[in-house]
Order: sequence, then structure tokens, then C-alpha cells
Amino acid sequence: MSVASDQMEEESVDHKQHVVNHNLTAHHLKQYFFPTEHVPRLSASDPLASQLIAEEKPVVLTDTNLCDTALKWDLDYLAQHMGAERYMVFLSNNHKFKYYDEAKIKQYKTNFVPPTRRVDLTFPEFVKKLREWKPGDERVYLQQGLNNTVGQAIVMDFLQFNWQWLNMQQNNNNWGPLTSNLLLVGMEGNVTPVHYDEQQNFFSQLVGYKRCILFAPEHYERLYPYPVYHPHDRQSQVDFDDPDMEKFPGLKLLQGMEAVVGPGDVLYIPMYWWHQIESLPHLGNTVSVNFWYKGGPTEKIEYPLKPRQKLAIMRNVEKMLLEALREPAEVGPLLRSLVLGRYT
Ligand SMILES: O=C(O)C(=O)C[C@H](CCCc1ccccc1)C(=O)O
Ligand SMILES: [Zn+2]
Repeated sequence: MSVASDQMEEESVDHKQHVVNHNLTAHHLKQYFFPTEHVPRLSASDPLASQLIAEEKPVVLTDTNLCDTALKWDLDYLAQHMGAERYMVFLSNNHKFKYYDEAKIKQYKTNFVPPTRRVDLTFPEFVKKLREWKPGDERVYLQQGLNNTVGQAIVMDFLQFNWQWLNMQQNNNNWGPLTSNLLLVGMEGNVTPVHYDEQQNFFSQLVGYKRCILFAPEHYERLYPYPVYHPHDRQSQVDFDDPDMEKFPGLKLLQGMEAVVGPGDVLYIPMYWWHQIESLPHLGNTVSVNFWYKGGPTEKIEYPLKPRQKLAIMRNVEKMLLEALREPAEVGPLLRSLVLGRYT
């Protein structure tokens, strides 16, 4: 679209109702240091959508009816029906909620300072904390796997998800089993920094709007992930709000894709694809549910290898070296001796 038509469209939009036209410029999105293209928005019945999923490329599906029964999952409904159980809530002193693996903290030995802290709250306690928030307070982000402790109404909604469509996708693409559904309830402005997961993901947006920025696995050298044994394994070392171009020169070549997803949208985040997820500022709190699937059985190895297969190899080399050397501090020096002047 040309700027002029954006401008006209924007002026025609009634700003009171926050009409979201998925045109990125209409949200005055924060401009990062890398260029992006739009993730295609397609109907689930469009053959191109099925093709993109088969090719493990991102696509926003606009009409899956995947979680229609959960479009009503606003804070009041969830507080009323999520039972009296306690749920995992992360607190942060800034807008970032960088994931860390608690299990790796003790074996990592050196002083790791978790960037967020975790508390267990009942849903009403969480809603109270969210609604009483004022600048300077810790931000909150509920991230809880849906399990059988949730209330009856939630179970009823969950059972009415479009499992027929999901099962068809799982089978057509030879994915492994569904491992979990993460319920995500965040404040506007919350950011999950760029990372990758080792699972296929149908990311279902229910309430509010999220900006999803994605990078293909082949951008591995440009996003500088932490060592595999680090608590921030699978996360990028790069702070998108303050990129260190000297330390991470590959950033100059980074280019991504992005989409703003709203209620009813389902974003396919392919396994190993980097993604940063932002709850858009000023558009209210957000509710999402993801569907994580194990990747399919490793089909017969074909050459040339896919980027994600090389990523898996690199991860295995790091794990093996740590296993053999036992000392994390010795892994770098050994790799340096192996590569410098010999493979460089
Ligand atoms: O669905 C996904 O993959 C996302 O990244 C969604 C993201 C929250 C993910 C939190 C998390 C990241 C890594 C391990 C365990 C939990 C958001 O929506 O803010
Ligand atoms: Zn993720």
C-alpha cells in the first residue's frame, strides 16, 4: 500500500474504537534496526496456506475457528472460571520477559541473575495485580500450561476447539504429538524477547493484539544465541532495544518477517524459527493460547541439510563437548583451538 492510501485509510479510521486494520503503519509500531516483510495472512482453506505450513514457513490463518469458544476469555471470565488453583506468573522490572530454564541455573555455576521472578497466584490475585498496576510497579505476565486443574467451563471451551482441523494439520505435516497448550495473559506493552523453540507452534490470539516478529533458522549466525547449557538457552543475546553492533556484527544483515495478530488469528510459528512477541502498547491486555507439537520423526537425511538440521547438529556438539569437558569455561577455548587458523 502507498503511504497516501495508508494516510487516507488511517484518517478514515475512527480512532475511538481502535480499529485494527493489520496495516503495520497504522499502529505506529516501534521501528527496529532490521527490515521486515509481512507474514502472509491467508484463509485456512487457501492451498497456499497449506503449502507454507508444509514448507515450514510462517503464515497467519484468519479463519480456522480454532478457538472460537475462547474468544470470550477476558480477565473477568477467566477469573471466574479458572478455579482456585495457583498459576505461574512472571514479574519483571521492565517490559521484557526473557525466558530462563530454572533447571540450568544451578549447573551453570557462575552467577546467573534471573531477569524476572516467578510467583504462583490465583487468577483473581493476578487480575487484581494487573488492574492495580501503575508506572514503576513490576509488570506481570501469566504463563501457565492448561491442565486438568482449570474450571469446568474452561474445559468445556477447550473441548470445543477445532480439533478436527488441528488433527488434520498434525497428520498432513507428520508432526509428533501435541505436548502442551500455554495460556498467556499479558499486559499491554509486555515483550517476550527473540528466541526459538524446538516445537511446531500454532499460536492462537484470543484477546488484544500482538506484534510477532520472526526470523528464519538460517539467521542463527546473526542472532547469537546463548550457549546451550546457559539458562537462557534458545534465547538471543541481542537486546533489540539496544543492539551491540560491535559485539554482534551479523546484526547488520538481519532481516525478518512480522505480523500483528488479533482475536481469531492463528500464527504458525515453525519449529526453530526465531520469534519476538509483543503485546501492543495502548491496545489493552492480551490473551493467547499456543499449541506446541513435537517435530515429526527425523525422516531419512537428505542432503544438502536444512538449516534447522545444522542447528540441531550444533546443539549436539555443544552438549557433547560440555559432557566431555565438564567445565563450561573450557568449551569456548577448545572450540577456538579447533577452528581458529584451521577452519577460518
Ligand atoms: O508461543 C510461543 O512460543 C511464544 O514465544 C509466546 C510468548 C511467550 C512464550 C514464553 C515461553 C518462551 C519459551 C519457553 C517457555 C515459555 C508470548 O506470546 O509472549
Ligand atoms: Zn516461543
